[in-house]
Amino acid sequence: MTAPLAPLLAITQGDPAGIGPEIVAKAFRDAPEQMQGCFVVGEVQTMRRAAQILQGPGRCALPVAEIADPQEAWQVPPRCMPVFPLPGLPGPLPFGQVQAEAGRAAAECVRWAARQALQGEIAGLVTAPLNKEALHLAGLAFPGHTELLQAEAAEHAGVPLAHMPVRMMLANDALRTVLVSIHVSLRDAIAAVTQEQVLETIRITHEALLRALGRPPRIAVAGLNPHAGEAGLMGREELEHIAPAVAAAQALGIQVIGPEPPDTVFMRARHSAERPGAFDVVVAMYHDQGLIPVKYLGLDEGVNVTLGLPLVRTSPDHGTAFDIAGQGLADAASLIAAVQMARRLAAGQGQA
Ligand SMILES: NC(=O)C1=CN([C@@H]2O[C@H](COP(=O)(O)OP(=O)(O)OC[C@H]3O[C@@H](n4cnc5c(N)ncnc54)[C@H](O)[C@@H]3O)[C@@H](O)[C@H]2O)C=CC1
Ligand SMILES: NCC(=O)COP(=O)(O)O
Repeated sequence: MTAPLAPLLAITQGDPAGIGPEIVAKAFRDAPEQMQGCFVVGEVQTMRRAAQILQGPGRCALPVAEIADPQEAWQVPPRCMPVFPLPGLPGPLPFGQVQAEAGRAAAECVRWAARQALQGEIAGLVTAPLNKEALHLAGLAFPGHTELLQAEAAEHAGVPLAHMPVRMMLANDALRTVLVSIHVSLRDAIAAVTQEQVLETIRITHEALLRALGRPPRIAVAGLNPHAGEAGLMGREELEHIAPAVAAAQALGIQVIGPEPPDTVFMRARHSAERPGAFDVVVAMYHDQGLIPVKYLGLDEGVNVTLGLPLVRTSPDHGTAFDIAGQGLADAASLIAAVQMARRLAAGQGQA
């Protein structure tokens, strides 16, 4: 066997009822260079169905190669999809339906890939989207990949969950945001805005981007309330929790300011060719505060990165899109961007 060009990345198939398998197949068909050294972990017939969906007038079939060992991915030619089959996964399931079996299949692929990455067998994983309701129906106690991966990493390290703090970052070329809390209700998210949680988020953000950018990142912290509370007139979380967390981070030498008014901080951070962003990243107080600005710029290039894990994990910024699953319409650009970012992170070349 010839020497590998770059470390192997596992691509998990995602929920088989959603667009995951077809965007993975599309990426292998349309971005063969970027997909070199990647293999799919999933179920072969599900991935064959995804490849067939892409076939059409003027479109060649995408061959699928079943591999018995991930290393065989290096021998698979471009525009051919290597699939490492996990035993016990269900075959093709109906599209567009929330199903426990689909949730179980998606989760098993993620678990397997996480364990491979934690054992150093692969360089990282790129996860195709799973449906959180299906995951729940399958009896998994995790709302999403992030929490499942946190649990796997904590178990591998032999530490309690609290000692494996992780955060979600969403990034595109214009904007990066990192969230204080992730998959919780808005009520619980507000309760999670404590000095400790905000400081932990700033710390994780600083460490991850210091590694990725090769310099200390410029961090802005958003407020929670309108106008960052306007000196306590519209809420006191800024005075009681966020500002003390920012001061504590500054005392640690971290380049951070805030709390900044949330309605303008993302605009100020947004980077373009004409106007460089004022910050490298914005720490957002909850899921939608941070994700809407990035997704609003377009689902095609956003990447979800889990920070704080002892492994590389990226994902497209969108979900299972049951409304278009099985039609070959889904755009694979975000998945391809996630593969490129995972590759850079795994190689230690920065630019998250
Ligand atoms: N990383 C992951 O596993 C993620 C999973 N989800 C889950 O996915 C499920 C569905 O979530 P939704 O909120 O409906 O968001 P969604 O991202 O699946 O869909 C939102 C809209 O964007 C469109 N869309 C999404 N991806 C697209 C693509 N690649 N090409 C073209 N159009 C695309 C859909 O057709 C839909 O109109 C939920 O269970 C959610 O929790 C959501 C985000 C990320
Ligand atoms: N909105 C992003 C999202 O829900 C992805 O969650 P995860 O599966 O990456 O934890």
